[in-house]
Parts: sequence; structure tokens; C-alpha cells
Amino acid sequence: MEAIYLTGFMGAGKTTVGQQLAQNMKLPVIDTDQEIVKKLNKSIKEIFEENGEAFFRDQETKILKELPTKDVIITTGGGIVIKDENRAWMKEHGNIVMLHADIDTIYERVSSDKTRPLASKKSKQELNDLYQSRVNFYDDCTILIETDQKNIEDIVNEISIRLNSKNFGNK
Ligand SMILES: Nc1ncnc2c1ncn2[C@@H]1O[C@H](COP(=O)(O)OP(=O)(O)O)[C@@H](O)[C@H]1O
Ligand SMILES: O=C(O)C1=C[C@@H](OP(=O)(O)O)[C@@H](O)[C@H](O)C1
Ligand SMILES: [Mg+2]
Repeated sequence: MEAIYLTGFMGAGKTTVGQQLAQNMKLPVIDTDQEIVKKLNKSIKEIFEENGEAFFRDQETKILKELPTKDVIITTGGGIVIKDENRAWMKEHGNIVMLHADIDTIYERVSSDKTRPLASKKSKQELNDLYQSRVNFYDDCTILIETDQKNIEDIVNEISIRLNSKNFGNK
């Protein structure tokens, strides 16, 4: 089976949903952020502070291309979609499942979390501006899942059904 790539904005639930989806589907799950942290032995916050965003983005692309592309769930960082080459890689090697959540939900989840350097000091408006600047990239996916008002189990079930039915035509 081709890889399943979970994409979406910060706080949409990629890492959390991916863990549960992997359990249900009996597949391994790999998180690109966690791989970068392991490789560099630094937190995401430290990497942004000490090496800058451009360096982080290079690492993100390297990791994406080193990861397996068969029988695996890959949960990505919210900014992976920015680069054309990353989206092209994911499309070529698997299905992109995009998790969408409203900006109010996102803001509630990430504004007080200091581990996300691109979210921690932003107002809701600034966070929304960042989201809007990426919206076309997120829409470039195989399946779009609306996650608001749904718990993790509901979301996982919906992803499984959509993948099984190959109901890709109607995002
Ligand atoms: N559907 C959901 N319902 C309630 N809480 C959620 C849901 N999805 C994610 N969360 C919570 O939101 C936070 C961010 O989730 P996370 O998986 O880290 O998002 P991402 O990897 O997309 O940034 C976590 O505390 C997680 O438990
Ligand atoms: O959207 C972004 O640019 C980022 C999202 C983060 O991952 P999550 O989406 O899992 O929070 C992490 O990769 C980094 O802080 C940058
Ligand atoms: Mg994550």
C-alpha cells in the first residue's frame, strides 16, 4: 500500500490522529517533526531559534524523502506543503489526507503552546493570515477531512472509510 501523508495547519490534529489511524490500520507511523528532532537532537523551537526557518525547511524536505513510501502513515509538519517539491513527492508516493479545522479551534489549541515557534506569539488574525497564505497548498490533497466537532475516533473512521472507498473524486 502507498504511504498515507497527513497534512494540515498547526493544531489540526495530524500527529494525534496519525497515531490512532496507525493503530487501527496496523501500520507504522512516522512524524516528520519528531524525526528532525531525533536527527538533530534539538527541539523544533531550538532549531528555529538557532538555525532559522530555512534550515528547518531543508531538513524537513530531506527527512520526507528519506522516509519509507510503502505501508506507512506519515504525519507532517504544517508547513511541509509550502514547497512544491514536497507536495509533488507526497502525491507521487501516496495519498495526501488533509485535516481541516476552523481558525478558532486552531487558535485555542496552539496559541499557548510554546513548542510551535510560528504560532506561539501570533494573534488569531496573524495565525489566520498564515493559514490563508497556505490555503491553496493545503487544498492540493487527495482527501479533505473536516475535523471540527469530531473526536479522534470519528476522524480516524472517516479517513479509513474514504481511503477504502477510494472516494477521492469529491474532496
Ligand atoms: N479532534 C480533536 N478533538 C480534540 N482535541 C484534538 C483533536 N485533534 C487534535 N486535538 C488536540 O489538539 C492538539 C494539537 O494536536 P496535534 O496532533 O499536535 O496537531 P498537529 O500535529 O496537526 O499540529 C493536541 O493537544 C491534541 O490532543
Ligand atoms: O506550520 C508550520 O510551519 C510548522 C508546524 C509544526 O508542526 P505541526 O503542524 O505538527 O504543529 C512544525 O513543523 C513547525 O513548528 C512549523
Ligand atoms: Mg504535529
